Amino acid sequence: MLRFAAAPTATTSPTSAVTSLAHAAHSNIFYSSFSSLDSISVHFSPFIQSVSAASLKLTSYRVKAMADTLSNPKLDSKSSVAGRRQALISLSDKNDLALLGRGLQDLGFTIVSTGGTASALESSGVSVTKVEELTSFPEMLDGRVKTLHPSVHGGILARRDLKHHMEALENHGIGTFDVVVVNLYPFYSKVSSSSKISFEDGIENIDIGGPAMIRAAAKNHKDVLVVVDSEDYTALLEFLRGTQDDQQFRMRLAWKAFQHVASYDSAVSEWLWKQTGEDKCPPSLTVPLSLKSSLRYGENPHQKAAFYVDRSLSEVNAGGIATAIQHHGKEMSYNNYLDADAAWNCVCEFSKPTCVIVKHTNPCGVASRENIIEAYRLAVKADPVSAFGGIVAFNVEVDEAIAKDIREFRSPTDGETRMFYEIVVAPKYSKKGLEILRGKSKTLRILEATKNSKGKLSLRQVGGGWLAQDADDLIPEDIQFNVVSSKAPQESELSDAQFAWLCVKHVKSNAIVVAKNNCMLGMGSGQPNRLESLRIALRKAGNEVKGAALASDAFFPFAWNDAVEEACQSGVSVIAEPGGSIRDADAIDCCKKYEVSLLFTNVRHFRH
Ligand SMILES: NC(=O)c1ncn([C@@H]2O[C@H](COP(=O)(O)O)[C@@H](O)[C@H]2O)c1NC=O
Repeated sequence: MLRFAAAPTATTSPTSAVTSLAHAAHSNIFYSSFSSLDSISVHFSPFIQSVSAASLKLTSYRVKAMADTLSNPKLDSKSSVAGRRQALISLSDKNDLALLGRGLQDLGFTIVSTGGTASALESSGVSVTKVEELTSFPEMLDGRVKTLHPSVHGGILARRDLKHHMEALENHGIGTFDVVVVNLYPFYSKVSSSSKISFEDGIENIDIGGPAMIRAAAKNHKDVLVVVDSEDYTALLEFLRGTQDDQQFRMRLAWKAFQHVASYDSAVSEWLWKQTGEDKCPPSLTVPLSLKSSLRYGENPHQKAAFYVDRSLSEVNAGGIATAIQHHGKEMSYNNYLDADAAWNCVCEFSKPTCVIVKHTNPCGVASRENIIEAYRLAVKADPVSAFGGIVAFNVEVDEAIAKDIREFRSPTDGETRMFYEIVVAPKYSKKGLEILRGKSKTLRILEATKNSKGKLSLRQVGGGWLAQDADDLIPEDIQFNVVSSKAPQESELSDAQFAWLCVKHVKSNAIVVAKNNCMLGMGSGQPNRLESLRIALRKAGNEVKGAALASDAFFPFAWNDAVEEACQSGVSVIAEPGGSIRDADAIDCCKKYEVSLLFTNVRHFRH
């Protein structure tokens, strides 16, 4: 049954319509253009009155387009098969479009484009055929359907090496595409922009036709070059100017195309999951990552490594070390990233001007002072041996004065050796401060980072899977320090305990921190038993332990003749721990005996 017939309109007479259709049917284009349109049936008079005005307009358009198609030498169905190459360009981001269009035109390509892209090409003096002319359909449904048509997808997907594929194209008057250049609706920037976008606008910014073309071209990369990134235009043109084919080049473009669509879809699904209002971890997760840099090696020289930036919507403007600017120094290594991240995460949690020094992801020196030079010196003093070769982080601007101190300060261990660091990280540098630090050493990496945002999902790899959890965002202000001992802490002791608490959260378990007057005095980290961590922390604090606060990331399983009693005997005046042990009563009794304040936080800060 004939599913579609032209209706007479003001612009198309029945006779010319019939002539056009007969012509179209003869050339086989008729079938390829109209065969799928069961829903729009238009009949000749006397039923003409029942046809809606919209259908008539559309019909008229199609018949006209058909006639244009037939008289358009650029769309000769055999042209591309016979050697005339066609490129399909459909771009939301029209950056460098003129360069691409002119380049392809100079190479003799026939260019087919969607509406906005075609107009932009025409205004750059590039001659172009609109996709509508090819499909004999107007772009419709507000652009939801433009290129979703066999005349487009047949021309992309046909295998040139299969006779029946090429015959099918020929039978239906479809020309092949050799090049497909598409970039997608800017969904990512729209939904992540600071101005709130409505749900409906978000939906309309999901590109459908673009990914379909990209996927089709990437699948058929053996014969179709697919480009999704304006950075690749020059390479594409150079390739086309050359005489050698290169399947590797084609395959790389195809890989990039699939990766591009996968990242795009992951942003769409991430956004949709958020719209559902669910606050559980999603049942499945795709994380788009893009290479920031290839690293010289991983944790050790025999391990290959790279650093990727997380392009999830939740990471847009989320700050952190991945987006830090490196002003100076040797390239960042795998371990540098880990350590810089640990130092930056820690220092960002303090509200007062603070310096944190990290070694192997553990803060070994932390101090807060109005005078940042003082804070820096105290942070070094906490453990000068560990601080040597460490990462120094500040939560305030590095100006000339502090930069000079970082350059000149000598190790408190011998008073002679100038301190050496791998990295300095800060939110800001004064011009002079940066200049001075640059002069400290060629290798010193100087990073400028923005503060991490809270409320993020943290992911970590284990064999065969990933663990996901909320980031540990709690700070002392968010929690209660409940006094469970007979002696209540003085205000300064409570403040010391809160400072120690914030530090201990960033130390690897089992973690113990001794602190006083906004300064870390000692820490024990990563020991498989808490008592050992405690002993290390107390030893580092030395005589200064008297009257200090001690924080433990998790409860003490034993008190008498164990960690709590040793802590009390050392002279600390207050202990902060989560509580929750079956021997909590022992810890309380022990603190009573030694007249030490004991605070239960009911919050644990394991860091494995
Ligand atoms: N619906 C379709 O058939 C369709 N085909 C191509 N697009 C997109 O339209 C954009 C280009 O549109 P224009 O050339 O009109 O500015 C491209 O980002 C392309 O990915 C489409 N739009 C959305 O799905």
